Amino acid sequence: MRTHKIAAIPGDGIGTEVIAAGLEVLKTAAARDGGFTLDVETFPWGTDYYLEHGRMMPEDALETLKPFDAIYFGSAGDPRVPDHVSLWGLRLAICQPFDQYANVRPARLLPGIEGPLRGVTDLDWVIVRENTEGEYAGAGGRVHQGHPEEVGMDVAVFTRAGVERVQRFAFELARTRPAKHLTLVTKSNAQRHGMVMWDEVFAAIKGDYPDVETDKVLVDAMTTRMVLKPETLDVIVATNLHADILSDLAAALSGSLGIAPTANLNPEARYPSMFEPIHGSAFDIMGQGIANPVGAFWSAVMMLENLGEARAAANLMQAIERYTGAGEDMPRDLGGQATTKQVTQAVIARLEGRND
Ligand SMILES: NC(=O)c1ccc[n+]([C@@H]2O[C@H](COP(=O)([O-])OP(=O)(O)OC[C@H]3O[C@@H](n4cnc5c(N)ncnc54)[C@H](O)[C@@H]3O)[C@@H](O)[C@H]2O)c1
Ligand SMILES: O=C(O)C[C@@H](O)C(=O)O
Ligand SMILES: [K+]
Ligand SMILES: [Mn+2]
Repeated sequence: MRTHKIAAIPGDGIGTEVIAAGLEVLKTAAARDGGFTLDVETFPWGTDYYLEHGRMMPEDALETLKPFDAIYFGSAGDPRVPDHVSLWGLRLAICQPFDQYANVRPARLLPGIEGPLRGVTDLDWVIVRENTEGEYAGAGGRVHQGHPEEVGMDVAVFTRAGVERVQRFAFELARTRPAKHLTLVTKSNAQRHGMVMWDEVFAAIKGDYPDVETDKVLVDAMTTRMVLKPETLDVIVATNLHADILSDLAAALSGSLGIAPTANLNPEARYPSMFEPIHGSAFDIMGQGIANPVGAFWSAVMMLENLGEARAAANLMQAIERYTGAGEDMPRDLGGQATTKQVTQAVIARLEGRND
């Protein structure tokens, strides 16, 4: 029997609610499969931990996490602490040192879910977000704080090596999909240094992937293309910040932020990869038991794929799609009244082969 060691970090807000639901679903998925077990350890890191210890996670957290096969993450962010403190102290404090440079964000219209775009039934994208550089490199600072001459800087840092590896990852991913199409998104008209380097690297390597069709779009125009011509997009590669923004839009266009999954991958597997819904703590609904757990479930699918459990991953995705396609009550973000618990039970029932 194969065993996979999973570190669960539910974090803050609805992160705790959807990860609890996701762990229940994963337990059922493993039992149903019969070929593996998940050895899950849950770490109570996040804002409560911060308020007690002055840091979002312990000093030796990375050493603790390193031996795990995967990390299953909820969200970092709580109204009691500034957002930049929680994000940099937890999510980014794991993604960056574990070199999870490829952030894969699929967006697809699931069965039974109607997106907001009139007449659009065909929306199937994967956004590849560069996950270590750009405005997230951590370069910058503030001087003369509180004075009229104060300066605040977040410097976008791009390295040729960092750009090339994520673009090659996106090409390889595009290759595996039927449309074999990759769109490069930059802003190389206004940002004339790093973004121009992104364009140049893309032009230099695309010849290595003659089977992949490519095009490029400026990020502002990309927003309209996503809305007006969604069928012309397949795989999309963009910077850390641009892809962060575009992926929330993609999630909304595929129904709701509550269903969108992501994998923070260290493709070489030198460090554990991390799987999380793309949404955050959802201050407006936390503690009410109404968060949509589908993003956390779909992220669990991506985690099972990464662990080599393709059959269990496919079964879980099918269970999710059977639920969304069944015309049952949906969670509130999709226009229904179903609670997190009800959605979880509905997906578990499909996994167990009931309610087909
Ligand atoms: N990866 C992360 O850890 C991560 C991601 C995004 C935001 N955050 C943090 O979360 C906090 C809140 O951020 P925000 O408001 O910009 O974004 P958010 O994703 O938390 O919420 C945006 C909106 O989407 C809704 N929503 C999100 N997920 C949902 C779900 N599963 N079911 C139903 N509705 C859902 C929320 O109710 C809210 O109206 C901030 O502290 C932010 O830094 C963390
Ligand atoms: O940008 C971030 O890292 C936080 C959040 O918006 C996310 O998408 O993970
Ligand atoms: K998240
Ligand atoms: Mn985001």
